[in-house]
Amino acid sequence: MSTVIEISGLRKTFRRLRGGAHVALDGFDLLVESGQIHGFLGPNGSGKTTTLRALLGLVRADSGRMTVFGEPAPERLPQVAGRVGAIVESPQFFGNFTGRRTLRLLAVAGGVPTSRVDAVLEQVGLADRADERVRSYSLGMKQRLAVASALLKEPELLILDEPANGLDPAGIREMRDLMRDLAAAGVTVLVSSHILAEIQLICDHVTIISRGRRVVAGRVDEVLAGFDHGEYRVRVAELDRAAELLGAAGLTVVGHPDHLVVQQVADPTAIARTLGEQGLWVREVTPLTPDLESVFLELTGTGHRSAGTGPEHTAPPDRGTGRDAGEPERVIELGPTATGSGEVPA
Ligand SMILES: Nc1ncnc2c1ncn2[C@@H]1O[C@H](COP(=O)(O)OP(=O)(O)OP(=O)(O)O)[C@@H](O)[C@H]1O
Repeated sequence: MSTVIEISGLRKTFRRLRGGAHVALDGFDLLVESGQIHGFLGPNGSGKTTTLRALLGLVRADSGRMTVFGEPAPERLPQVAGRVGAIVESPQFFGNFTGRRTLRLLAVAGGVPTSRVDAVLEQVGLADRADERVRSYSLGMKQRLAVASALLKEPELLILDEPANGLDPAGIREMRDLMRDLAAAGVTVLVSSHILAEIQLICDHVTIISRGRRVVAGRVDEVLAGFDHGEYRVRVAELDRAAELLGAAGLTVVGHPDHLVVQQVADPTAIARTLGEQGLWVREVTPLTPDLESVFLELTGTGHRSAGTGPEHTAPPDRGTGRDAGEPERVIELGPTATGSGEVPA
């Protein structure tokens, strides 16, 4: 595995005509390694597009270090441009041209053999609609045409900014399948999105940004495991009595109208045993495993628990820069909404 994109300490302040300076990126870090489908996740306005634009030289960063395939970006990006496909600003296509003609023109302009056109049309699933005018395409088809244009030069790295934006569920599914196919073909994909479920389904790695700072990064399964608080939903008759018994057994219980949530449970059989011994028969004990949405809400400060206050967060020994090569990243940097910072437990 090798480093494909590395960003450290990226800062960007926009000067606004009214209202002074606005810090869009506040020391942001990102590491993408080869073979990853890396989700770049953050709420609206958190700095995703600004990061990608800075990386590609479309906006000048104030400070920070960026490399793409080891080359300083954006200064030496031309050296690796042939290996990178990016769709950061929605490309505008001529509605009167067919998809095939559009790609042929782009291939010629980019010095790519036009024989690639059929291959990319096939790859994005547009082959049977290639001779129709672009104006008749759905939004999802236009997005796929955009991806096709980025694939013409057979990039090793594909950067997509919000590819699922505005797509209906079928379009999102098509885009997801396409990204999976690309990854299976060995393309490293960096995809920004604010659609959490999509990122969880598509990506193997994730970086979450909030207010211009990285708040968590790592393998999706490890990030989720780090936020597993050992919570179980318990359904049983006589909720009050059950809560009392579980509390007396040393468990932390939160009551809800029709169920209990038992927290920090090491051994879930203890729940059924404790209640069963007193004649209370449990109807359901379900682990409340976190999804990316709950992690996201927790880290961006809109969830039920503030990041940094839970027992899983301890003082950070570093900020994620001193890890061994190849070791999955597990360092959390808490955003401005949080009160501290720490590491996700393994
Ligand atoms: N050219 C600009 N001038 C002034 N402010 C800007 C400019 N571009 C971005 N910003 C501000 O920088 C912040 C980050 O914007 P950015 O577009 O990077 O966020 P984002 O995470 O991509 O959001 P979204 O998901 O809505 O696209 C926002 O507050 C935005 O208003």
